[in-house]
Amino acid sequence: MIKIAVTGASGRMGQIIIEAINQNDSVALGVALDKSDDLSVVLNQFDVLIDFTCPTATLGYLSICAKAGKKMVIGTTGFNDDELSQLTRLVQNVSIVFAPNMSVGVNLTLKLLEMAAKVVGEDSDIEIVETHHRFKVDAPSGTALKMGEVIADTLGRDLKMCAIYGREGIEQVRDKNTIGFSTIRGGDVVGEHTVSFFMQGERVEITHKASSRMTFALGALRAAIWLDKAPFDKGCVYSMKDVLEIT
Ligand SMILES: NC(=O)C1=CN([C@@H]2O[C@H](COP(=O)(O)OP(=O)(O)OC[C@H]3O[C@@H](n4cnc5c(N)ncnc54)[C@H](OP(=O)(O)O)[C@@H]3O)[C@@H](O)[C@H]2O)C=CC1
Ligand SMILES: O=C(O)C1=N[C@H](C(=O)O)C[C@H](O)C1
Repeated sequence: MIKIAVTGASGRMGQIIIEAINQNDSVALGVALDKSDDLSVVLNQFDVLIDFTCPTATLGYLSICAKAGKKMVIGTTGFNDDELSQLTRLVQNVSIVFAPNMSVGVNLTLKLLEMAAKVVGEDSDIEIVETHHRFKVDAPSGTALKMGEVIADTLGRDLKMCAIYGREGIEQVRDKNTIGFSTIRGGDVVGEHTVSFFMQGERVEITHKASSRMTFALGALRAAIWLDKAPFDKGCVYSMKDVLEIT
């Protein structure tokens, strides 16, 4: 039986991950932690930690897990460049699964985007629109950024150089090599992403809509079970592509 620790236990994702653990016979809840709890005193109570919190909290937990050699599944989004470098530095003694979206559907969508970008990317104006609930604090979503990164990588572009985050006022005519991002926040939307490839006379739209957070929770649990069995490669940052064996 794999024992799982859950941080951010009272958060939207934390609560549903605990529900998913309680419904799965091959895992058990080792410990559930909130902001005020000290991870370093419960290290003997779990095998893999699942973390959906915020970047500063994630880095704190990773620092403790790295010293103890405890594997982590990280779903937190909203890391800035400096925080991402810190994450990479910390992962020296552990393996982690790190993915902005743990749903099977989104990770399939990433593969479809790679295919679409290969076929029509150079001839398209590419726009990514994401919609989430009113409580989401980071923008664009980690998933939208990952989608942009997959498309940019496929087209040999650097997302940092070609991303446009919103438009206002009088601007230049759209540059074909850019990838546009638009963010909508409202109500209780779990998470929706549409990537449009606008061409002359037609457009291709690829959409993913999550209707329940359970899809992310089940993905996180699948990642934890996979990671527990994965060979202990120090410093390995796995993605859901590895977990789902998407090639
Ligand atoms: N990869 C994926 O598939 C998905 C990723 N996410 C990401 O997961 C993260 C959490 O989302 P969600 O559950 O909706 O957010 P919530 O705000 O509902 O939950 C966040 C949790 O983290 C805790 N927390 C906040 N700050 C700290 C801190 N400094 N130390 C310890 N704990 C802290 C909060 O505690 P408190 O309430 O006490 O502040 C809360 O329990 C976000 O980054 C989101 O984008 C979300 C869904 C899917
Ligand atoms: O905060 C959320 O809710 C979600 N966050 C992730 C992201 O930033 O992409 C994944 C999902 O869309 C829900």
